[in-house]
Amino acid sequence: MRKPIIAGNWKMNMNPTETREFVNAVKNELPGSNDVEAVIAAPALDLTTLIDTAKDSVLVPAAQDASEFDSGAYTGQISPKVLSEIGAKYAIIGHSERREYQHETDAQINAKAKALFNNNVLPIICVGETLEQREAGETEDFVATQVEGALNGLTADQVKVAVIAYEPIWAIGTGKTASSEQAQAVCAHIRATVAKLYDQDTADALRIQYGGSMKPNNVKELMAQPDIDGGLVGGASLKPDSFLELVHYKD
Ligand SMILES: O=C(CO)COP(=O)(O)O
Repeated sequence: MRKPIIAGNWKMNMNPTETREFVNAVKNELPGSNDVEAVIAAPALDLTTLIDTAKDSVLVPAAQDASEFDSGAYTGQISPKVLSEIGAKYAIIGHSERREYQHETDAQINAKAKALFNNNVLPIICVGETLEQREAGETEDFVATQVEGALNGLTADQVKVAVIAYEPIWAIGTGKTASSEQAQAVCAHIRATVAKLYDQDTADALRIQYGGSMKPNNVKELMAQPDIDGGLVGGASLKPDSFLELVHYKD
C-alpha cells in the first residue's frame, strides 16, 4: 500500500520568520504520519529554520534542488551531503522551472538522483510536458523519456522509495488544473514505463504525485485516482490553512 505524500513546494517564497510562523501554525494539526506524509520543500536558506521548528512534529523537510556533487568548486550549489546532515528527507529535482531557467538536462537530473541516494536523501523527480507537446499528442512519449533518463542506472530498490511528480507545465501556477482523467492517464503511463524498465513490484511501490494548480477544492478528486499517490503543490502550500486542508484531504 502506497502512503500518500502531499508536498508543498514553496519555490522562492517565504523567509525564516514566515517559515517559523508557518511551521508553528501547522505542526500540531497534521495528520498522523502513517496516514499522509506531509512535506514542505523550503528554499535552501529557510531549511534549517524549518527543520529546527518542525522538530518533534511529523512535518517532513525537503529541499528544492541538490547538486550532483557532494562538495568542491561549485559556487552556489546545494550539497546533497549537507542536506543529509541537516536532516532533509527529500529533495525535489528536475522541476520544470529549473529545466527552463537553469537548462537542466535529464542526464544532470539523473546524476543528482544518484548523488542524493548516495547521501540517503530521497529524490522527488519532476517530469511534465508543455502545452505544445500535449496538443501535438507527444505527452506520453515525452514524459516516458524524462522518466527513463532520470532513473537511468538506479536500482529497483532505489526506485521503490523514490517519488515522481507529474507536473504538466501548462498547469503550473496558471489555475488550469489537469482534469483528474488527464492526470491519471499520465501517472498510469509513468507507472507502466517503470514496470517496463524494472518490474511490476517496483512500479507498484513507486509513489507518483500530481502537481499543477492543486488546491483544497480539487485535491480529493485528484487523490481518488488509482495512480495518483500525492500532490506537489506550489501556491496553495504557502498558507497554513490551505496546506492543512490539502494534507487533510481524506477528512
Ligand atoms: O510547480 C508546482 C509545484 O512544484 C505547482 O505549482 P502551483 O501549485 O502553484 O501550480
